[in-house]
Amino acid sequence: MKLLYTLSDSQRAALELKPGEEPQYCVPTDLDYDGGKMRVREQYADKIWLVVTQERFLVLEDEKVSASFLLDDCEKIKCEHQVHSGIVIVVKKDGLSVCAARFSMRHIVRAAYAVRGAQAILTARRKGETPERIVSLEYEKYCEKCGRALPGTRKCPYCEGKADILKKFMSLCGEYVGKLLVISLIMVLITIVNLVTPLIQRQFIDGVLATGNGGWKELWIFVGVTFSMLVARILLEVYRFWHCMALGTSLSMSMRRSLYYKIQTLSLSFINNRKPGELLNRVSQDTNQIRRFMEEVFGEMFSTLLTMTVSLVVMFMISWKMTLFSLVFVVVVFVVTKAFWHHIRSIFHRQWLKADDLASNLQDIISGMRVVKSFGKEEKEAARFQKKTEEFAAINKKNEIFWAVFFPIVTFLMGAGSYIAVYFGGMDVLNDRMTLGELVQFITYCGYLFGPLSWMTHMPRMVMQMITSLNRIYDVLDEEPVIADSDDSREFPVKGAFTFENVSFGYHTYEPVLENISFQVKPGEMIGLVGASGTGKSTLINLIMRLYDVDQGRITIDGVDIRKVKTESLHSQIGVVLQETFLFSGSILANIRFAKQDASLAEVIQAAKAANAHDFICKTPDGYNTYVGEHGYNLSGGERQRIAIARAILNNPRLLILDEATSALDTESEFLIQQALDRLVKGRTTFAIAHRLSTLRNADRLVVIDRHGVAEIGTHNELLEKKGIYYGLVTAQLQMAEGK
Ligand SMILES: Nc1ncnc2c1ncn2[C@@H]1O[C@H](COP(=O)(O)OP(=O)(O)OP(=O)(O)O)[C@@H](O)[C@H]1O
Repeated sequence: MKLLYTLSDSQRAALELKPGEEPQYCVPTDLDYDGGKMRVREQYADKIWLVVTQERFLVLEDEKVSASFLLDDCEKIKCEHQVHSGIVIVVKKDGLSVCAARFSMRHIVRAAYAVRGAQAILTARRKGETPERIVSLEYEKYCEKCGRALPGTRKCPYCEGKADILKKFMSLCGEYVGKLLVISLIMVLITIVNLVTPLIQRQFIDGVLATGNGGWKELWIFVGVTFSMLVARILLEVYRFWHCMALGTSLSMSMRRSLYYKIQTLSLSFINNRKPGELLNRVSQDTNQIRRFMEEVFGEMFSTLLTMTVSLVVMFMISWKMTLFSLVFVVVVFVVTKAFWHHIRSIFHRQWLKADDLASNLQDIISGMRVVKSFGKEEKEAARFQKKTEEFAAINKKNEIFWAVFFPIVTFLMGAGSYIAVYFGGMDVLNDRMTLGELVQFITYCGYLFGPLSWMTHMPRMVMQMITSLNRIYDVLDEEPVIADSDDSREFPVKGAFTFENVSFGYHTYEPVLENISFQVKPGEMIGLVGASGTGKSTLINLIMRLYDVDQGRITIDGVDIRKVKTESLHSQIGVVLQETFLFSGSILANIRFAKQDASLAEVIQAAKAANAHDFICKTPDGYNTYVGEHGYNLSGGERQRIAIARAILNNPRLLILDEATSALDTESEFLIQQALDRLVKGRTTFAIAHRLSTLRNADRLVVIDRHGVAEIGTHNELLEKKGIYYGLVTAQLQMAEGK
């Protein structure tokens, strides 16, 4: 995302920059603060700019500075999220807070980055250091060229889309050069057979029928040759279809594989920002669309184009006048099709969006069937689905009606010209300016030209469907994972010493969840994370697992920045047990082995015993081969949780993360799990979250998170003595327990 826009000379003049002072961040916004009321600037003209220089934070309206703050006079500059808008607040050293700018949600992310830049300069000036350069990897929301909202892609499909996408597709096809050459050869043969037939007809009519120079023998030869050519053409077409089908299947399979692999490597933030059905559709439906295109259109398209081109040339050679007559309406058809091109494109895009929505809804409901049933909402959900199906059907119907009207009109216009040509051709034959054989040959070539032309009117539709699918596929394939290994990333066996240095993070730039978190963890230490709901405990764990990267500061592991540790190496050394246990449909054995595919049965049993799961597994009908059902629903919550613990420790990880691992369990399950966990945390650096504070009694230290930061840190007894937040939480839980 661009954070330094260029101002015009007059705007720069208005800033009254001192020598050496330059805008470091300069971003557009769209609302101004006018006597307490927001006023939308004319047509969101982006006439207000937030400018951050090495010394000042300025708001530039039109060509006037409406607010200017010396960074050295400011305590803090922050961006806040309000209902449907955002604001910049400048907290001055004298304690006064000023609302410096307002903007709509369209600009909030960019403004938040600029403000972060201002804050970085402010802090660095205070410490006499060089300020950290703030960059944004986030997507632009709007196309700079056309102003359209970008559909979650880096490139605008309208401004940069088609040629680029087709080029990529061609390079993918390049892998199948052999198949393409065979298809091209067959296409040329089909074209030759097609084009030679009318020539033979002409020879027969003019040389045999019209002159009477021949008899049964010539007739038999003519029928024999033309019939053989028909058979040859059919065989060639079957062969071509077979090759096109093989090419389509290989291409779609390769795309499906790449998509699936890419989705696995993409960051959680990308996956979370998309509906699951949307990604599912891209892997299944869009790749299928490519297969269908290659099978049904690709081969046909090129041999047809070749036949049409050669037919046109021969028609011109027979009679250029008749050819021009026959082409009169084709021009009209091209103009009409071109005029509708954008409409065709947009209606298909809408159809796809609705299909995504439908698939997502279906997936949501089927995976959440237990909730739907337990709330008795089957009918309501069925009605909701019905509504979405109807919406999809309505768009589908609209598209089909469009084609049902468009196609016959185009076909009619295409054919109309050939009747004029036949009329004038007939006149030429009657006046001996043309032979009958030539007219028949011309009419046959006319058929070759106009017959496929009406099929070709379907082409925009088919090509558009393919381009839309390709766009959606490459949208995922071109995505760069935000969390990726750099060239200097390395793998090493971790000991488990963690340092959090001024760590700040927010899922949105304008909404910090954690701010300036600093603490250290020794190898093998068990840290209990405590705090009210929504304070950011799970977020801290997400950062430790590097599912997200910190916005500011750093987390080190054994002194190495976590961003410099190979993600695969890091994840293979972390065992995770989450509150929401996710088991894959399959056997208990496969689920435990998920952490280490090559684990022996003995290792699996050892892990299951350590997780107090072995006994219950042995009582199931098929032991370790028992099928756990969809999401493991054939097992109880406690059983699922114990399998998850066995899975987490199978790899003997150095780090253990327990996010509410014992919540929502009955006393016996909780006891069994707690017993297993107490055994497992020994010697491993452990981060554990639990709302039931008694479960953290074995933690070496507790970190209390409140108001985006670390509020208290210490052992259970130390924190009780302090009588702070932790003390409050413990006494509240005791009172609740006694109240029961
Ligand atoms: N993927 C996400 N996208 C945007 N915001 C999120 C996301 N996940 C969490 N948040 C927000 O971040 C804040 C902290 O959430 P987090 O889950 O870390 O809290 P928590 O302390 O673990 O809460 P709890 O104890 O209830 O599990 C919450 O305000 C939440 O709404």
